[in-house]
Amino acid sequence: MIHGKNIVWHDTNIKQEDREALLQQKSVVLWFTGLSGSGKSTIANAVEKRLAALGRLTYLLDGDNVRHGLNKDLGFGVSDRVENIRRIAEVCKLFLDAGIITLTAFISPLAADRENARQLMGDRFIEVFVDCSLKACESRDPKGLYKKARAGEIKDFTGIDSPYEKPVNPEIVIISDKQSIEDCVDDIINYLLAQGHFKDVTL
Ligand SMILES: Nc1ncnc2c1ncn2[C@@H]1O[C@H](COP(=O)(O)OS(=O)(=O)O)[C@@H](OP(=O)(O)O)[C@H]1O
Ligand SMILES: Nc1ncnc2c1ncn2[C@@H]1O[C@H](COP(=O)(O)OP(=O)(O)O)[C@@H](O)[C@H]1O
Repeated sequence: MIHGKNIVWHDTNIKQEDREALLQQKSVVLWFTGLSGSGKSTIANAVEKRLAALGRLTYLLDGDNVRHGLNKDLGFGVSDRVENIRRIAEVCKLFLDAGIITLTAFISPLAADRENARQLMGDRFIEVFVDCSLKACESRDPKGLYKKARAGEIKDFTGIDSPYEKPVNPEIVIISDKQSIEDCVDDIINYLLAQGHFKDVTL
């Protein structure tokens, strides 16, 4: 482990509030969490599309995509999942500083890791629990992974032989096996508007 004892923090001339003023938005992280197949990517994509239509600058960090690059050295054992979420949380912190409305779609199964992310980002962290029964996720099985996990072809699969700890006090709960995608998007956009993250220019 390399420690930063000879590393000195550099202040920048342009700060988060300057970037936010340029973009006319308050940066925030919408942290989606839920089982594989619960709808994190689908809903986050739909929210991002709606935000773009409202003229907001956004960026979506998606589990599968980040694991193709930044986190391609990580697997699905507990310590690798912890490191996965730690790195993502640090990336989110940079995106917050950049003034961007950031969406993340990671299973992030462990409550302690989500809590660490929250600590790093303070009141800019919005936990969105995409609640969906294992049964419904498994019947959706958009990538055929549950079938493989049940057949023993994938080990440590979340919900099968690896834990998912439900959020206790998330800011937003989406029940994706009961609500339509559009309903879920409305709930999230309304939350952001109510919190004053940007103004609805279409009103
Ligand atoms: N063992 C195992 N368990 C869970 N998921 C698996 C596994 N192996 C591969 N996949 C695929 O990887 C995606 C989850 O990656 P994440 O980075 O979101 O996982 S985690 O937050 O570190 O738990 C997950 O994406 P989503 O289905 O979008 O959630 C799967 O497509
Ligand atoms: N209300 C809903 N919200 C989100 N996804 C839904 C909903 N109803 C059905 N689905 C379907 O469920 C699947 C969810 O897959 P995905 O978004 O990849 O989940 P995750 O990112 O959590 O693994 C998609 O095929 C999507 O079309």
